[in-house]
Amino acid sequence: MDTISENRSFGGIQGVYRHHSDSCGCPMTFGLYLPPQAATAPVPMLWYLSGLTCTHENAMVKAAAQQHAARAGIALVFPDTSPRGEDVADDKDYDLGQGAGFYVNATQAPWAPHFRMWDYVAEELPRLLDNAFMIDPDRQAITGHSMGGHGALTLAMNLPGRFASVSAFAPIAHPTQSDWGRKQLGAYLGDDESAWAAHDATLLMRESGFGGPVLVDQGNEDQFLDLLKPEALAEAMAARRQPGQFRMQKGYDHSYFFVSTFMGDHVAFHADALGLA
Ligand SMILES: N[C@@H](CCC(=O)N[C@@H](CSC=O)C(=O)NCC(=O)O)C(=O)O
Repeated sequence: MDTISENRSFGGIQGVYRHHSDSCGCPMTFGLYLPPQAATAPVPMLWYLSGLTCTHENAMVKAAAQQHAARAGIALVFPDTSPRGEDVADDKDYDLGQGAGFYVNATQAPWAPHFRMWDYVAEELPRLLDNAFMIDPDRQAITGHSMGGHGALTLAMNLPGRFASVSAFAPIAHPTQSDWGRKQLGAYLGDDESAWAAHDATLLMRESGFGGPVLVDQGNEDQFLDLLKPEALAEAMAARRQPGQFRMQKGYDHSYFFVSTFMGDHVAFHADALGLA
């Protein structure tokens, strides 16, 4: 693993690292914020999964999460959103291919050789972090924005016991019924829609829900509301009586100004679930 950069931030270290990924078959870059508390003992970890067009960097520099993580004593992990490189398949559209991995293991050509973001985030990167950093693998939580909110919710509900809590900012909430979902799940997983269900937060919420608390924030001025379909997830949470909160935030759009506004609430929510508050 190569260190790309390390900068002091709120008493901790914001690092950027690159390593060869066996899952994705290419070099992958991630950001990791270690709070001051990691200097003396392993700390719990909050995953932040990013949205379409993002690299590891967008949230790292725009979500304003480090100050809250430093206060709580929690590490932040910022994975990339897809495999990348000249040998990696891509598409002319921003919402497919590089920058749009959708947190699935692709089974279809030309994506299958590299687009294995599920394995990367669920298996490979946690192992690497556990081996290389002062992280407590038994205390993890997960959040994300838009496509990353979809990733956070689907990972959390598919891996019971892994995450103490899950939250999401404007998640792609019902991808099997949205143009942000049908196109990508079809391309990566094929035409058999039964393979898509495990990657739809609304269907998973209806089917099983999540064993810990859930927090979802959504701006009511979000320019992508029709693609995100927040009402489907909110209805599924209510029908299941899922412990948690779905908050419709007046006047907020889809941008990182929205994410950074509520980041403190989300870190505090996860800190509480992780026993830090
Ligand atoms: N280019 C596209 C939209 C791109 C966009 O808004 N991406 C969001 C995530 S959308 C869902 O996953 C994002 O996080 N962008 C990065 C940022 O730093 O803001 C378009 O113009 O329609």
